[in-house]
Amino acid sequence: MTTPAAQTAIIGAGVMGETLLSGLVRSGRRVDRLLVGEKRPERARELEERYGVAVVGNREAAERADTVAVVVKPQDMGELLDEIAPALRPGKLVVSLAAGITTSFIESHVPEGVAVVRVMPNTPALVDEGMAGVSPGSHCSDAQLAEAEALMRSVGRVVRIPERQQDAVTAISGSGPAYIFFVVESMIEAGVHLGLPRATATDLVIQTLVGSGKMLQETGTHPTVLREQVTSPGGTTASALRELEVHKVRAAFLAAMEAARNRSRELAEGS
Ligand SMILES: NC(=O)C1=CN([C@@H]2O[C@H](COP(=O)(O)OP(=O)(O)OC[C@H]3O[C@@H](n4cnc5c(N)ncnc54)[C@H](O)[C@@H]3O)[C@@H](O)[C@H]2O)C=CC1
Ligand SMILES: O=C(O)[C@@H]1CCC=N1
Repeated sequence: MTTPAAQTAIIGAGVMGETLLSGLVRSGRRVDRLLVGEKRPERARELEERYGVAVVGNREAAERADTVAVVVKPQDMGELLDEIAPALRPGKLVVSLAAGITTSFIESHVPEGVAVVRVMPNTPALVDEGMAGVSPGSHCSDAQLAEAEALMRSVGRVVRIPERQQDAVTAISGSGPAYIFFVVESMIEAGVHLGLPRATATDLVIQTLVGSGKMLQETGTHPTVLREQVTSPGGTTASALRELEVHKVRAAFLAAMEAARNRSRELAEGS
C-alpha cells in the first residue's frame, strides 16, 4: 500500500508550529495529509503521540509536500532553507511565519519558481482566534496566496497586507498577546494588593477583558467612546485614568511597539 502524498508540511514544531498543526487538525485536515519536520527528537515523539502525525526529515517533508510552512526562529531560517532547497521544485509554496524574514531573503535561498508567502500569525490561533497578516512574494500566484490564506484561516482571521507593513503588524498583533497578558498580570496583582483573593481577582480581570473585547468586536463602537461611557464625571475611572496618564502608559505603548517594530527590522538583517 502506498502512502498518499502529503500536501502540507510544517517544519519547526515549537509553540507556533504546533499551534498551526493543532488548528489544521481541529479544522478537519486529514492527519495523513500533514507532515512535520522537527529538530528535537523528544519534541518530535511528543507530536507523533499527540496528533498521530508523521514526523520526518526536513528534506523529506519538503519533498513530499506541496505547501511547506517554515516555523523556525528567524536566526535558523537561512540554514533551514539551504537544507530543504534541493527538495523545492517550481510550483511548490513556502509559507514563512517568522518575524522579520523577508520574502526576498527566502526567494534568494530557494530555487527560482518556488512561490513564497510571508505570514505574521499570533498565538490566539491556538483557540481559533488568531490574527494573521499575509503578504505574497514576487512570484506567487493568486491560487498559492489563497492556499496560504486558507492555511491561516483554519486558526483565525487573515488580512492581506503589503510586505512593508509586516514589521508593524508584528509589533501589533504578533507580539500583541504578550502585552495583553502583561496588562492582565498587572491588574491581577493590583487586585491582590487591594485585598481580593487571587482567584477572585483573576476571574474578575479575565471576564472584564473578554467582555470588553466582545464589546469592541460586536458593537463596532470606537474605543474612545466605550472608554468615555465608563468614565463618570468625578468618578473612580477618571481617577484611575489620570494615574495611567501620569505614569505615561500611552507613551510606553508607543515606545514598546516601536521597539518591537525595530527589532523585527533587525531580525531581517540576521542579528
Ligand atoms: N511564538 C509566537 O507568539 C510567534 C512566533 N512567530 C514566529 O514563529 C517562529 C517560531 O517561533 P516559536 O514557535 O515561538 O519558537 P520555538 O522555539 O517554540 O519553535 C521553533 C521550533 O523549531 C525547531 N527547529 C529549529 N531549527 C530547526 C530545523 N533546522 N529543523 C527543524 N526544526 C527546527 C525547534 O526545535 C523548535 O521546536 C519564529 O520565527 C517566530 O518569529 C510569529 C508570530 C508569533
Ligand atoms: O517575539 C517574537 O519575536 C515573536 C514574533 C512575534 C511574537 N513572537
